Amino acid sequence: MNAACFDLADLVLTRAGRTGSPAYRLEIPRLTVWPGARIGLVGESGIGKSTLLDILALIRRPDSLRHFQLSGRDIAQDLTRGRMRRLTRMRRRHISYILQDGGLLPYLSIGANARLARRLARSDQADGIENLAQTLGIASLLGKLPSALSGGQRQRAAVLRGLASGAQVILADEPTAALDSQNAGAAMRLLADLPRDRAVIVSSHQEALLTSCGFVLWRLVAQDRSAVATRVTLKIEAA
Ligand SMILES: Nc1ncnc2c1ncn2[C@@H]1O[C@H](COP(=O)(O)OP(=O)(O)OP(=O)(O)O)[C@@H](O)[C@H]1O
Repeated sequence: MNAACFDLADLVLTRAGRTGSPAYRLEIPRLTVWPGARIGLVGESGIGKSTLLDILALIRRPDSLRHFQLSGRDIAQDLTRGRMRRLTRMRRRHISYILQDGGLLPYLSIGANARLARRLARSDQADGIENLAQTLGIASLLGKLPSALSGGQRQRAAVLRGLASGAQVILADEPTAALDSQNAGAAMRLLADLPRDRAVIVSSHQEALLTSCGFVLWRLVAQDRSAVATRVTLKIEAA
């Protein structure tokens, strides 16, 4: 059997409270993501969806953890010791992170952004960039710079670039937030229909869309909330 894409245990991330806002503590006792998983990360605004995606993308270091495996590799020590070069290499090889604001290189066209992502990942993924762009409704925009696109078009371009890399793990932070319902449906179905050897974790407030596309909901919830601190954990809902 293939290794889990993610397998982690007893992870804690804290943030000190600022004036007027409580301290924040995210506790993940156990989290395992298998190839083929379709996970919708949900929860109220500010609960920590982006924070958890950043942790899984190896961008944000937790305060403590007992165990962290990415695609069968134990990277707990790399994380606790902040070995950024090794973590960057692991991220490039295994993970594609579709950011809320697009994160596209402003001086490259949409098509060139996608081709660069594919080259950097050394991907031999069969699905062409043009086919993906067609499904996302942005095929005619491949020659344009990100600055010439609307917010929703940029968001679809970010999805295109994320998928072009062919990474085994796709993380996407609210990839359909700026889209009308038709384009949101097309983008979410594209993510859901990726080959079954890929794992997809998408944060979103559009729970009905997630479930209609076959995503299992993982909900971040506050276990304790007071004026000084909020303690958050993850609840996995039945499929
Ligand atoms: N860079 C930061 N510095 C300090 N606090 C932060 C930072 N980023 C997020 N937070 C806080 O951490 C908590 C989790 O934020 P996060 O952005 O992960 O939530 P979210 O569930 O993704 O929210 P939304 O649905 O609004 O995008 C919030 O209390 C937020 O205010």
